[in-house]
Amino acid sequence: MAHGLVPLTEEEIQAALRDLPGWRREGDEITRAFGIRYHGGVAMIVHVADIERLISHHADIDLRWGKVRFSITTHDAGHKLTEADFDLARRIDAIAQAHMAEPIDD
Ligand SMILES: C[C@H](O)[C@H](O)[C@H]1CNC2=NC(N)=NC(=O)C2=N1
Repeated sequence: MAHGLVPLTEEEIQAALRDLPGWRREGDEITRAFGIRYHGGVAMIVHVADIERLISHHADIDLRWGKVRFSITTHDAGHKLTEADFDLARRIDAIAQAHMAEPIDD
């Protein structure tokens, strides 16, 4: 099993979340929403999708009027959280910043 696909322990998950303010845990997923205008959200999603293709890891993406939500888990690890999920979350944060998406508590 590749390193990124090993389920993290509870302690590892808590430590990773402490380093990723804005992301919250929902069961075996991590999730974060950003405020962004609809068409800007589309552009941001395309950028995220390009990176996802490069790293072979994909978020579930929910685009609404004025906001976009990313939810991440590792399907190949039985829908558990792995380092690959936190790696993608960090990349999404960087892309969100580049698109001037607003951190929102939602
Ligand atoms: C073969 C390919 O790399 C895998 O199916 C990848 C694709 N993207 C993925 N994305 C996510 N989030 N979890 C996975 O297990 C996963 N597996």
